[in-house]
Amino acid sequence: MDGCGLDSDGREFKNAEEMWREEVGDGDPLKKSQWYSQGVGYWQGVEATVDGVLGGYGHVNKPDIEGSEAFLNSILAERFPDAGRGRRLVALDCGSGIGRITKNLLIRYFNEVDLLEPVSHFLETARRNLAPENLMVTEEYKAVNFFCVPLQDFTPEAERYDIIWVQWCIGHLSDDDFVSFFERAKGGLKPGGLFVLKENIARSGFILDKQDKSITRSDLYFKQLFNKCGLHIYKMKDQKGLPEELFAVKMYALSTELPKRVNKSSRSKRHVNRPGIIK
Ligand SMILES: C[S@@+](CC[C@H](N)C(=O)[O-])C[C@H]1O[C@@H](n2cnc3c(N)ncnc32)[C@H](O)[C@@H]1O
Repeated sequence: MDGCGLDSDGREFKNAEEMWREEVGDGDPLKKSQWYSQGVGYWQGVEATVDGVLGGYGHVNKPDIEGSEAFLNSILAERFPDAGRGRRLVALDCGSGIGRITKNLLIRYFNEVDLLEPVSHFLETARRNLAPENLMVTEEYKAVNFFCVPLQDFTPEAERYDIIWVQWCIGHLSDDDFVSFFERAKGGLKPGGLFVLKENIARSGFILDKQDKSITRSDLYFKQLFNKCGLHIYKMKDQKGLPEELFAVKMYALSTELPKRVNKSSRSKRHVNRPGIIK
């Protein structure tokens, strides 16, 4: 995996394999379960508010949702032009926290949204926030299932989802659980369905946060993992408008199908590499 990394105390690792050996062990189930229980344990101590799930950066909610909405709209227009006209859309919000993304975005576009979140007080808050009487949408749109499980233990119902949204939570998964989660979750996508992964991006390699047991991966690291999962980038975009001191954030729409190649053969070969006339 992409290069060397650091932990939050400034310690250097030669590579990700060295870090994972120390953090989750080499096939040692006890060590791995400690990694996950420390991660969930960290969030169990956080208040169930927008500010809480955004690490004290509640004001990031607005630009985050606006960036996601533009990205989602471009995907829906291209992939599901029949949405609302016969096709009912279903989404899964992974590591949903208190349901911030569902409430502010997904519930306005998807007829059904399921939420997955391992921290029970977050999920209970989500359930309240998304109760029909607290939603500003018609009965056609609703939050349906609330799964209190972590991603590494979850297998979705076959072909239920048009979009599986994974935001600001995949850093809690080790590389092997990342790959096995996406391999299982592919079966939960309808034909033509997509994953949207929105994440913090390290400049290179990775950064391990020892407090909440998560890692921030580089763009190259993510691409190497997508490759291992057999996933292809359908579309990607940088999130704009976040405070300078935060990590860069990227949105990836991922497909199980190879992207269609643009057929360039129709372009006249005669004009390739010739200076153009400025009219
Ligand atoms: C930074 S919060 C983001 C919450 C939500 N995605 C949002 O953007 O508002 C990280 C979330 O990941 C959840 N999480 C931690 N470990 C997880 C795991 N193993 N599987 C799924 N979610 C996890 C936390 O409980 C928390 O709700």
